[in-house]
Amino acid sequence: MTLLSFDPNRTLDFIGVGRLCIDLNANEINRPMEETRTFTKYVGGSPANISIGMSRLGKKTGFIGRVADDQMGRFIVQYLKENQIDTSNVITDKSGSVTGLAFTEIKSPEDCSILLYRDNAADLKLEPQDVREDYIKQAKSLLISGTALAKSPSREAIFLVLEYARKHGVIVFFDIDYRPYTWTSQEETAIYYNLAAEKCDVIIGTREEFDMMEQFEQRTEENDWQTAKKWFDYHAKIVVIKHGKDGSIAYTKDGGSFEGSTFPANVIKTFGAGDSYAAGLIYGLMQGWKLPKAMEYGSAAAAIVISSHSCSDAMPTEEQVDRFIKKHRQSETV
Ligand SMILES: Nc1ncnc2c1ncn2[C@@H]1O[C@H](COP(=O)(O)OP(=O)(O)OP(=O)(O)O)[C@@H](O)[C@H]1O
Ligand SMILES: O=C(O)C[C@@H](O)[C@H](O)C(=O)CO
Repeated sequence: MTLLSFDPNRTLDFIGVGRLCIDLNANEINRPMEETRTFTKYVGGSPANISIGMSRLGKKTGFIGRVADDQMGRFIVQYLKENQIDTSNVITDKSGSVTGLAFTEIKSPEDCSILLYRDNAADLKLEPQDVREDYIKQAKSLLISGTALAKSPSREAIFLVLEYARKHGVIVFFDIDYRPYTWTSQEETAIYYNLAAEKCDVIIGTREEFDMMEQFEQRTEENDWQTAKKWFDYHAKIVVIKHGKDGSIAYTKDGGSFEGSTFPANVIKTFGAGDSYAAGLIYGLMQGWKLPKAMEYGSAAAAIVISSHSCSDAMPTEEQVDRFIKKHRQSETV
């Protein structure tokens, strides 16, 4: 049974929607940010990272979003272009908004945190009028991330994206991407996440993110299968629950379940794992691979990115992922 049918006649493989921001990753690592003096600037924002990952993996990629009318906004657009991402639907916001900043603290490889400066962020100024039906219907798939639901008008724009995607048979990937700092209440968050998830084909999140979505449900136990099967009553075909270094598990509407393992990594920082995993997984599914192989690709991409200082810059090519997996297999046979 083919779970996901990607229309081969579409001109775009993938469209990312939402947050385009800047990562400022501490250069002096393995210490608190209070002791950090310098940072390296990268393009960031979970949907941006995933889109860059998809493009690096050879997929024809577009983006729908807003950037600030400043040097950071121009830096982001230029970087997307350099990575062969169509920016015809990336709008420069003229309302005086600013670029969201993500300062990353790397206290240790396992103890990392992100300080987000997101007041008046341009990405949340995305409006329904920015969402073009004729653009969306060109795509085989698209990705929304939950943070774009945090505020109006971005919230309404996302629901219009979902309406057009459903109308034109565009496969929708929903990366939950829960960032508490962007929301006013957990209740509001759960309501909007659930409303969006009902319209999506593939839902990807961590155990904690799904727990947030399920806060109104009287669950006797934390159960990945219980989490997944709820969404098969809606539009979902695949639900993926990520468990950090313990790997991931995927459930399918036709009753399948698949555990994803991890690759050994020389971890510099843990963040970026989710975005690179999503890029590798989505790429694999678009290649027509079975879930275990697609999950393996995602895990390999994640291991590569968490072994690097950046997220977007480190998103691997097909050749890099293939070489990484081959090298790991050879080391296993020695
Ligand atoms: N320490 C690790 N070593 C190897 N692989 C890892 C490690 N941490 C995460 N991964 C891989 O990345 C995938 C996603 O990681 P995780 O569950 O942390 O998602 P996330 O919380 O969304 O990530 P992020 O920290 O980027 O927000 C995991 O399922 C696993 O395959
Ligand atoms: O998504 C964000 O706002 C933060 C990202 O830019 C950062 O690269 C990260 O946390 C990736 O997981």
